[in-house]
Amino acid sequence: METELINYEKITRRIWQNLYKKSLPALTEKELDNIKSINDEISLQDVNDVYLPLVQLIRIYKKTMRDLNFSKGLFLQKITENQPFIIGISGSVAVGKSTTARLLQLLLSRTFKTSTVALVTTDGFLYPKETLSERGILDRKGFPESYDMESLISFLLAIKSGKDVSIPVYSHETYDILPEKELVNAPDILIVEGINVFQSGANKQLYINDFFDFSIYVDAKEQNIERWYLERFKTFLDLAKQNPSNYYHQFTSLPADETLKIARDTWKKVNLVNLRDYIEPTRSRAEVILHKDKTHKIDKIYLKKY
Ligand SMILES: Nc1ncnc2c1ncn2[C@@H]1O[C@H](COP(=O)(O)OP(=O)(O)O)[C@@H](O)[C@H]1O
Ligand SMILES: CC(C)(COP(=O)(O)O)[C@@H](O)C(=O)NCCC(=O)O
Repeated sequence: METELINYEKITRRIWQNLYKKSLPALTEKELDNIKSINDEISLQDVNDVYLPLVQLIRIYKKTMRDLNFSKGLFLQKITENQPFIIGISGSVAVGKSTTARLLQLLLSRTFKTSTVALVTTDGFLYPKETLSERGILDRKGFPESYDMESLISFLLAIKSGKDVSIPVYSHETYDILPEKELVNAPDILIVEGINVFQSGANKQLYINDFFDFSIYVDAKEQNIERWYLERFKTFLDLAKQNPSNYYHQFTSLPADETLKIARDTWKKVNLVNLRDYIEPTRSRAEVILHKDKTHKIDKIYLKKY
């Protein structure tokens, strides 16, 4: 990894945590409880040492973006509307993107008290199961061809121009797009999380990246991500036991070694191939790479130099 990241400043956790001048007040008990409710295993030390400096960095990017837009407006001699600040978060399936995104949403809402912070996952832009099936690509879920990238790009265009937009929602429970949509109310800050957020639309004219004012790639060793994927699969099975309409219910009557084999096969044939061929190659489009050790603790941070 090191040689490929020549345009990044590598920062150890110890150095990173000291870059932050503690200008945000410490988190309250209630806020700590909120963070725990996102994921009860999340390390509060990570929040203090890694995420609070990260929020500070995002504050710098946000101010720079606003100043640049203002100066562009002066140059063009026209009033420019305040554009929403968009953050993209990418990484493998099961690396912890949604956990990172929810934590960041909470910390940003606390930092920018008068701003609205919305979170969207690109799973909603997967084609419905029926379409994937008709196209014979059900086993390619998560690969570039399984997403309606043009809709995702139209959504980002609408958000950048300050509109309210309704978007489709994906459910891990039904393993499909839900019938009801979700309204995204013209936010001040939008976090977009998904394995494909550094990829392009089919016509390659626009990269999703073009909409981002800040971007993060969550990184870890393949064998650790596989373990997190298998553990999450087990959690999905536990949740599906009492619910026959849950996609994972079909596996709950099988012996444990068989379900483990199914999960391992899916990881190896689908998600690992996707990671190697389509997700990891986009890593160097991120401003910041957060690298996790085997316990989810962030041990290294890479910040783009140029
Ligand atoms: N910081 C963390 N601490 C502990 N467990 C975590 C952390 N981040 C993610 N996990 C666990 O790892 C698994 C994958 O995380 P998730 O956020 O669902 O990944 P993704 O959105 O990338 O698919 C989940 O079981 C989640 O509970
Ligand atoms: C819906 C997904 C493509 C998105 O992944 P996420 O990062 O949200 O976990 C993925 O969870 C998925 O369903 N992959 C296909 C193979 C599988 O069942 O894991």
